[in-house]
Order: sequence, then structure tokens, then C-alpha cells
Amino acid sequence: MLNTPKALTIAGSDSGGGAGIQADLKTFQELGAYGMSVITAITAQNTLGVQGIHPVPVEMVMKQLKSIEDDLRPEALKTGMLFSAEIIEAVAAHLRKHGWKNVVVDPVMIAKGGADLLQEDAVEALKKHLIPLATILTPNIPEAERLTGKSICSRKGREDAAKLLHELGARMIVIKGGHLTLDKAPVDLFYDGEHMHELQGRRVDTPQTHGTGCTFAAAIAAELALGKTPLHAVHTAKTFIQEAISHPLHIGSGHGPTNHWAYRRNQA
Ligand SMILES: Nc1ncnc2c1ncn2[C@@H]1O[C@H](COP(=O)(O)OP(=O)(O)O)[C@@H](O)[C@H]1O
Ligand SMILES: Cc1ncc(COP(=O)(O)OP(=O)(O)O)c(N)n1
Repeated sequence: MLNTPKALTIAGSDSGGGAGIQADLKTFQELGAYGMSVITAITAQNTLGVQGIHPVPVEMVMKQLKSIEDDLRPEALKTGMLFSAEIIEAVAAHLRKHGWKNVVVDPVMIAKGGADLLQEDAVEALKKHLIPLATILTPNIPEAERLTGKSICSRKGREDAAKLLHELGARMIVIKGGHLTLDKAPVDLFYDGEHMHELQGRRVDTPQTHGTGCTFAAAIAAELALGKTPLHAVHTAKTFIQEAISHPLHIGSGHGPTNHWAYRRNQA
């Protein structure tokens, strides 16, 4: 009997469907993994911004995790918006206790429109409890700066940040390049603990980039669930997000979502 690869997202819900749980599940589906979710917060959100956040009580987050643990253990998982130190500590304790493997940590902090998706005091919890469990950590540049306490202004700065995050316990790190200046190609840097690899990209000049980070991390988790190596997984994720940004859907009047169908359509 074939073993269906299962991927789990532990993240917030985006009512607009472009980021969070919704983006993750679409990505899992497109890459051939069976998607499951543990919802940590409900956001009222659209392409114009975040209008409200309602965290899920930590007991209910843990119930969702237990339901999955008892019956549907995933081959890989990703974390996104975790919102509070309390949720981070509880999720990390569960992953540690049950020895869940292939953990992709997207250290979501701030939405494109500026809304805080992580409480200020939760950053330390992220560093102390979750980052040491990360198989692959995927900060954007501002997140890498916040986690390391160092500003990043050069390629060397990104390499140093990756090494510092490795010292914090993450096995591998992708420092994403979406926030580089507009004249620069969005090259992501993948550090496997020994070597730096470049994930080449072509900048698309578009406001339709809502959920790029979520989609990228979810694609890595899906590939790990399918049994691909981390290097293969990050390369596929880069191609997936490049296709998704390059074929926008033109939905909403603000930062529109990316196109999760584009990758599979182009493979066909
Ligand atoms: N305008 C763009 N054109 C092409 N790729 C992009 C663009 N913006 C972001 N990316 C890519 O999307 C992924 C997510 O990057 P980033 O925007 O840095 O993360 P986040 O959404 O977490 O802020 C990365 O692979 C990055 O290189
Ligand atoms: C519920 C939820 N989770 C995460 C995000 C942030 O997603 P990201 O992929 O970093 O995309 P942008 O917010 O930068 O568009 C979110 N907005 N909502």
C-alpha cells in the first residue's frame, strides 16, 4: 500500500486566503502532500491589511495537535504565525516530547501591512524553545535582524546571520531575499550548517506578494514530507514561489495573493 505523505501547518488563519493556513494547505495540495492544520489564531484579513486578530486558547491549540498526534502523524510540518510565547512554548514542548521530524519554522512577525502577528515578548520564546527544533528556519531579512540583534546590509551580513541562527540551534537556515532593495534579484541564501547555497530568483515588480513567505515555507515542508532532501526541497520551493509570483491572480485591491496553481500548471 502506498504511504500518502502528510504535511501539517501550525499557523494562523487568513480570511483572505493568501497567507497563513490557507496558503499552506493550497501549497501542500499542489505539491502532492495531504494537508492538515492546527490553527493558532484567527485573523480578519484581506489584501488591504489585517483588521482583527483572535488568538485560539492554548488548550485548543494543544487539542488539535493531540488529535493529529494520535491518528495522523505528519512526515513534515511547518510553523507560521504562533502569536504568543504561551503558544510557542506549548507547541515546542509537544514537538520535542513526541520527536516530530522535518520541522520548518517560518518565524512570522509582521504582516506586509504592518500588523503584529507575534507579540513582542514571544521573540525570546521563539529563540529559546522553537528555533532549536527547526530542521529549516526561514526568516526574511527583518526577521533575521530581529532574531540576531544585528542589522543586515550586505551579503556577508546575511551569511553571518545564518551562522548565528545555526548557533541558536536551527539545523539549516534560508535567509530570504524578498526584502532586498528593488534593484536586486531576490536571491535567497541557504545555509546547510556547512555550506552556503544561493537560491537564484528573478524579481517581479508587483504588489501581488501577499503570503510569499508562508507559501515558500509550506513548499519546503511539502517536499520534505515527500522524502526529498533539504537542498532539493528549498530549490523546489524557490521555483514554486517564483512561478506563483510571476502569474498573479489580480484578486483584491491591495497586496494580492500569489498563484498557487502556477507551478503545477507549468510542470504539466
Ligand atoms: N517581488 C518578488 N519577486 C520574486 N521573488 C520574490 C519577490 N518578493 C519575494 N520573493 C521571494 O519570495 C519568497 C519569500 O520572501 P520574502 O518576501 O523575503 O518573505 P516574507 O513574505 O516572509 O516577507 C523568497 O523566496 C523571496 O526571494
Ligand atoms: C495568518 C497569517 N499568517 C502569516 C502572515 C504573513 O505572511 P507572509 O507570507 O509573511 O506574507 P505577508 O504578510 O508578508 O504578505 C499573514 N499575513 N497572516
